[in-house]
Amino acid sequence: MKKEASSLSELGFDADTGAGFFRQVPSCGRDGELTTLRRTERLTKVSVIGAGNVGMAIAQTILTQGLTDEIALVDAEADRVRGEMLDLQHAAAFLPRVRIAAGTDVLGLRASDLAIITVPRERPAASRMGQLRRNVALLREVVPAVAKGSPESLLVVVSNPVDVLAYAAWKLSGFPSSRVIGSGTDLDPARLRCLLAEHLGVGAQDVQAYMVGEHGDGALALWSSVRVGGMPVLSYLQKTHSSFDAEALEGIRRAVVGGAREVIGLKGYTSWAIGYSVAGLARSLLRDQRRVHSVSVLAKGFVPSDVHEVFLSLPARLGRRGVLGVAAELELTGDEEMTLRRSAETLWGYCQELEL
Ligand SMILES: NC(=O)C1=CN([C@@H]2O[C@H](COP(=O)(O)OP(=O)(O)OC[C@H]3O[C@@H](n4cnc5c(N)ncnc54)[C@H](O)[C@@H]3O)[C@@H](O)[C@H]2O)C=CC1
Ligand SMILES: CC(=O)C(=O)O
Repeated sequence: MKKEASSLSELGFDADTGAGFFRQVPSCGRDGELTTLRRTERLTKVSVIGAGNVGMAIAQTILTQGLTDEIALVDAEADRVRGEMLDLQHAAAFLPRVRIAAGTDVLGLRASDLAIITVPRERPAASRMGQLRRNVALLREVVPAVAKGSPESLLVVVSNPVDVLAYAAWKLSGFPSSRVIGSGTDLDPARLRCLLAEHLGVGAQDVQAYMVGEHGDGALALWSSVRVGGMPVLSYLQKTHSSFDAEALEGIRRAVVGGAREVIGLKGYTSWAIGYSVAGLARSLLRDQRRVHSVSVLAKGFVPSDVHEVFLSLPARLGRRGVLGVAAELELTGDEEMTLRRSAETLWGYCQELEL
C-alpha cells in the first residue's frame, strides 16, 4: 500500500490531513496527533504473532467482527506476512475501518492491547519434550519483546502444547497471571456442542457445555454442565435410559478431542474453529464482556490438588483486565477429580523441566 500512497501524495493528496477532500478542523490536530490522543482513550490494537494458518484465521475473524481499530501481523517470513497484510487491506472496502500493519520484527511492536501468540506450527520431533523445548526457545525470543513493547498488554497463547506454553509465556513476560491466558479448552466444548447440536437438530449456540483441564486428549468433559435450551442432558439421560452408560459418554468425549486430529489428517491443520474461538476471547477481553470461557489460567488454588503453578483450563470470567475470576467450585466426580489432578501433575512435570 505504501507505494500507492506516495504516488497519490504526488497528486496532492495528503494521507495525514485528507487535504483536498477535507479541510482540517483546527481544534482536532493532524491525524497523527489524533491517533496519539485517541490511543490512550479508545483505539484498540491487537497484535498477532505468527501469520500462518491459525494467526490469519484469528486476524480475519477479529477483523470481520470489528473488534479492533488496528491489527499488527508479525511473522518471520517477510513476503508471506506482507502478502497477507495487502490481501486483508484490499478487503477494506467491505469492512469497518481498521489499520493493518505487518512486519518481521517483534521488537517493533508497540502498545498492543492484546497480543496473540500462534508461533510456530507443530512439527514432528523426536519427543514431546524435544518439541516443547523448541517452542519454548521461540517464546524466549518473542514474549519478552512483546512484554517490552506492550507492557500493559493482555497475552493470549494459542501455540501448542498450549497449557505449558501459557505457563512459559507467563514466566517469560513477567506479567501478572491475570494477563496471561492460554486458549486452552475453549475450542474443545465447541466441538462437543457442535456434535450434540447436529445429533439433536438444534443450533450449537443452544447447547451449553464446559470442558476443563488439558487442551487435547486429556480434556475433561463436565457432563453436569451440558444443557440443551437450559435442560440438563445428563439428568434427561438418567431419567430416560435405564442402562445409562458412562462408556458412551467417554466415547463422545474421545470423538470430541479427536476432532482436531481428524481435521489435521484431512487438511493438514486446524484454523477456522480456533479463529472464531480466539476472536470470542478477544471480544470478551477487549469489550469487557465478562463472559465465562474455559481457558488455560494459573490454576493454583483452584484445582483439587496441592500442585503447583500449572496452567489448566477452568471456567474463567474474562474482561478488560484479563482473568477476572475462576470458577471456585466445580462439580466433579471422584474419577474426574483424579483426571484433573493427573493432568496437573503431568503438566507440572513438563513445566519444571523447562527451568524457567
Ligand atoms: N490451542 C489450540 O486450540 C490450537 C492451537 N494451534 C497451534 O497454533 C500454532 C500455529 O499453527 P499454524 O498456524 O497451523 O502453523 P503455521 O506454520 O501455519 O504458522 C506458524 C507461523 O509462525 C511463523 N513463525 C515461526 N517462527 C517465527 C518467529 N520466530 N517469529 C515470527 N513468526 C514465526 C511461521 O513463519 C508461520 O507463518 C501451532 O502450535 C498449533 O498447534 C492450532 C490450532 C488450535
Ligand atoms: C490443533 C489443535 O490443538 C486443535 O485444533 O484443537
